[in-house]
Amino acid sequence: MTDKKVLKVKNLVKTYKRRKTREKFVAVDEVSFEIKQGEIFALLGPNGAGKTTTIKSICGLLLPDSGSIEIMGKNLLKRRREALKHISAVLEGNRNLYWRMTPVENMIYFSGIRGKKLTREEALKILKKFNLEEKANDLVQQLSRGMQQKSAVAVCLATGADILLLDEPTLGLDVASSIELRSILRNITEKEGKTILLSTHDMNLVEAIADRVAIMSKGKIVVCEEKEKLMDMFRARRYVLKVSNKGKELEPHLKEFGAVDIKKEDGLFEFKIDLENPQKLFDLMDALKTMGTEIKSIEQDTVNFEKIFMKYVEQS
Ligand SMILES: Nc1ncnc2c1ncn2[C@@H]1O[C@H](COP(=O)(O)OP(=O)(O)OP(=O)(O)O)[C@@H](O)[C@H]1O
Repeated sequence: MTDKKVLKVKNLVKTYKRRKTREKFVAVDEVSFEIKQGEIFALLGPNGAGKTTTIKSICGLLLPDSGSIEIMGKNLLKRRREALKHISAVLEGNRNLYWRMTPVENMIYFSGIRGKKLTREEALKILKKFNLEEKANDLVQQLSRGMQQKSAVAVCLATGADILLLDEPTLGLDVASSIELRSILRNITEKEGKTILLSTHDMNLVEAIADRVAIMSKGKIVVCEEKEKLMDMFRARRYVLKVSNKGKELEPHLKEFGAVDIKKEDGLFEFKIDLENPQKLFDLMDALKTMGTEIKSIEQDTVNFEKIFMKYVEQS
């Protein structure tokens, strides 16, 4: 990864009109972010958060109401052709392919309309990275879904674009295909310096390959941070405690301290608690001691990205 910013989105706003009432509503609300060369940037959010609208604006399919988009230093609104040359998108999995053509023909065709003359040998070399060389001469419609999705990403690469916009690239893939695609995506950023803007609901994919994450909710970005930092932050503050209750009614007290997932078994209480500041942990321990409760163990909770995502979306 380098420090060079290849994509800058600033104060992007897009409104739509509701179909029945014709009333306006803001789908993307002052969204700003920048992506570095070689980075995998994940744009996340619940259904209707505004991710696709943002991505479609970046690939020139939608005209924003206001804000600016700069691709490799070129303003999309002022230098559209030059800016879009650097971007290739796979929207909704595999729709950027002609189904009655082979993967190689698709690669040659889509490169050609961008003014790049791709040879068959070059196309085959790219397909090899995707373990698809044996399918080079099959029609796309005869390929499995996973193969079609890999072909769609191969087409993006073939066009020579620097930035790939991938909307749900693992949708409908089995575990093995999904893991294979993950390592391909990691490789093309690390070895070829490509940059990826990823929109997905697949939290395993985010956890496995994203460098940075932005979570959108109701048109706004609610957090934009390095993935590892987010994971560390949550890892550090969530604890699992086991205490013995000696017959006392503990649950209401635990809830007062924000305990969740309270389980009771054989006179032992197990619960999780989110302790944003350490003082809260000491206060809880004092309270438990006063109640004559014995603390059996305190462990940091394991963290996965799904929990982090839910926390930010619920907060917003
Ligand atoms: N062409 C359109 N006309 C009117 N409203 C639209 C249009 N496209 C999207 N919207 C609305 O804009 C909001 C944002 O939609 P968008 O497709 O960007 O969300 P998303 O985050 O990609 O959701 P999902 O995860 O479901 O794909 C939603 O409320 C959606 O109904």
